Amino acid sequence: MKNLSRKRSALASSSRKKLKLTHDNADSLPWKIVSRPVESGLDGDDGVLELEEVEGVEIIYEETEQGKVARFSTIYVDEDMQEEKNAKSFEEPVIESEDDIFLEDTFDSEKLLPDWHLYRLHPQLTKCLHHNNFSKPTPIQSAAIPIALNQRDVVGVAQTGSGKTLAYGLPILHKLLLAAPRKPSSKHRPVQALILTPTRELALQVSTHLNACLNTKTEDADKDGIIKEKSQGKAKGNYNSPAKKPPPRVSAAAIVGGLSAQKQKRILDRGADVLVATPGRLWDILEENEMLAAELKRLKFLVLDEADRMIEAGHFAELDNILRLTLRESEEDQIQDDVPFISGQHHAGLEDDKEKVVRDQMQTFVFSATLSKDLQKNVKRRAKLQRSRHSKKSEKPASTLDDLLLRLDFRDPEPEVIDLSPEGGVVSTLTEGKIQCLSADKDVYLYYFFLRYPGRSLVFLSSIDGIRRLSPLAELLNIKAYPLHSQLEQRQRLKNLDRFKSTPNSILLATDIAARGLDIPSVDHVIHYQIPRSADVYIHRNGRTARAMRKGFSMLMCAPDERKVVRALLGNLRRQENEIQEMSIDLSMLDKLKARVQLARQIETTHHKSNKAKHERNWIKETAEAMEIELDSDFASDSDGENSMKPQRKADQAKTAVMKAQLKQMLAQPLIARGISAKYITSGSHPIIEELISGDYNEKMLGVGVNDAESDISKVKKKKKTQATVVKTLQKDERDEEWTGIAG
Ligand SMILES: Nc1ncnc2c1ncn2[C@@H]1O[C@H](COP(=O)(O)OP(=O)(O)OP(=O)(O)O)[C@@H](O)[C@H]1O
Repeated sequence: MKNLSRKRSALASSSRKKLKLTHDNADSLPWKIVSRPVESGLDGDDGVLELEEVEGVEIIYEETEQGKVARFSTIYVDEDMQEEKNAKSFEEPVIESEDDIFLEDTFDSEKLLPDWHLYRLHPQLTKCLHHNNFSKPTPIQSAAIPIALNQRDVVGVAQTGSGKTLAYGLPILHKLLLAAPRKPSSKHRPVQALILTPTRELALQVSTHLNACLNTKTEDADKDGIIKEKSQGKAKGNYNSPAKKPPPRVSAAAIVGGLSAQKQKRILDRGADVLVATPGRLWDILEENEMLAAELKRLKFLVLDEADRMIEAGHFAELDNILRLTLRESEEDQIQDDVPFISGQHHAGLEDDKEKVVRDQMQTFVFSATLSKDLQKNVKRRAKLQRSRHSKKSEKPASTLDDLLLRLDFRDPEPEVIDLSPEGGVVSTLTEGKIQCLSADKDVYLYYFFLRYPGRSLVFLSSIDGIRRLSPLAELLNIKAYPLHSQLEQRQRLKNLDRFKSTPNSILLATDIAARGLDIPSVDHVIHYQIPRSADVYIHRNGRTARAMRKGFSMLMCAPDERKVVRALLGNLRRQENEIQEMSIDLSMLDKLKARVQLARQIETTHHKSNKAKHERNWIKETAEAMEIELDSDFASDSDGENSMKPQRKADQAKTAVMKAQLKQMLAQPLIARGISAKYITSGSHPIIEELISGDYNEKMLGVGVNDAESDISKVKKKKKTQATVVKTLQKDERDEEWTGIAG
């Protein structure tokens, strides 16, 4: 019954998001044929002809008199209806009222935000900053914003979670807002700023972040007493009629893979002042959309967010093609002469475009937490390199990223390079720890960590297979774990991300698609279940916690054969392996957990084996039918293989049921630390009566205390810190404190 009510509440919140629910049986669900995933081992001569999947389905277990019954709820997101509404509201003519002007004019940024005032940002932006309690610019914002406002190009490197999005976003929005008409029209908007990001999630996040800065009127009105009074009257009548929402002065939208075709079309028809996109999808569109290609030739701002990742993501060709649209003519000729065009690519429909537009005004911003020092120097030497390409044709750029930067047509003869990356890549509010254990024991240690240090944990694995193995295991152990990887449908990816964001005690099991840029509030721990493949990935993964001066913890799980890689990885960051402290583990507790994990694994293996046998049998039948082959009479007469497989399946099911009951019993047993007496809570070597009375205890593990992982490690770390490092840290902390105010 517990399960049912949990699902119900989830569905209730879904319905607020305009979801429709219908109950179905398994056969009537909207199954879709999908290609066979390579890493599942189903891509070769495995005999599987077709795989089907279904999405948007919640399974609800209902307790009935006959026992537990699974029911399926299909969720239809009524996106179209919603989109239609929004589109209409966008087209509604709006006459600016005095209230709008009042709202802008009354915001006293000098008084309310003295640290931002000197930039003289558009009031709409300062109101947003005020609303978000961003009382001071972060160091990268202080360094980049004045330069960007001054028409300069910027290459910015700063630690993860340090506010790079607004470092480039605010100058862009400021300039667009200043240039925007006071009475915005609902006509098509040409793209003026293009922001390219490596992943879909990051693109959506950046566009949401920028839109939040552009739509602050009502929120701000709520916060500021005087404004509230003035704007309330106007807002009242409009609350239930979103159709009257005026078009924004400046709009931002994201175009990423996985968007519904209608939504994409609507965004493109409507246009956006700021377009945030992943290179792959954008180039697909550009090949057919000449109008958009022409707009990109007149861009005012170009941003490469996480530039170094973009070239790794396998979209270099698309990225390069997009960048070509932003070149001035002379540059375009030069690069076409010098560098052979990426084979197989062509400018469909773009070559014919003879429009000669002088594009001297475009500003370029390149941001990341990890751009090598060499590369930064190369940006400075860029003009020289560019010239030398003519004289020494054989000279190749040092790296693909160098090559990428060479392909950028900075209008600024000397782009400003701002490097605020911390030494060794470690953010000052991050504590690192490690667990050295056998690969086979990582599941138990992970389980231990999760129970010992409850919170929101982002677990990174290097393979999708690993995620598929861990997900059911976590479910059996009553842990809320959500997968995130490239083979999930986009809608499922976002849904899982949302669930993780809204569930305080949960795990996101992710591949490195979640390593960059994602700004998930309150990730307490980042766990490297498998070693990252490079130092940069280590930095970016860690950067999902300890953001915006909050505390965070990262834990490296290191098997003996991974130590070499860890040493090399830290060596790249000019760090030693022993700088990362080992976590102390309560081994008696670990033994108890081992039994649970082993049982959960057995359940999963039996279940998997039984399912596999069924699938194999179905496959043989379907293949035979498709090839019009007659099967062995025993096999053929045994419809569905029920007869021959039934005893085995029944045996497996019985075995699974027994094991599940055992596991349930195990999970119901309290885990008690050594030296604690559960019977006599006031005695024993460590009486826990006081903890119980105060309510300050770990309910999953009695007697271990409630301290967090950071404080456990910090105790050891502090003792070992040398005088020199203390001085260094102090200086850095002082710098960081300059912009905080939200630490905690
Ligand atoms: N001036 C500010 N004061 C306080 N918080 C801020 C400020 N500017 C941005 N933030 C917040 O800091 C968080 C991190 O910002 P952002 O995502 O831009 O970081 P980032 O540097 O791009 O990180 P990453 O390198 O991981 O992509 C966000 O939640 C953002 O809202």
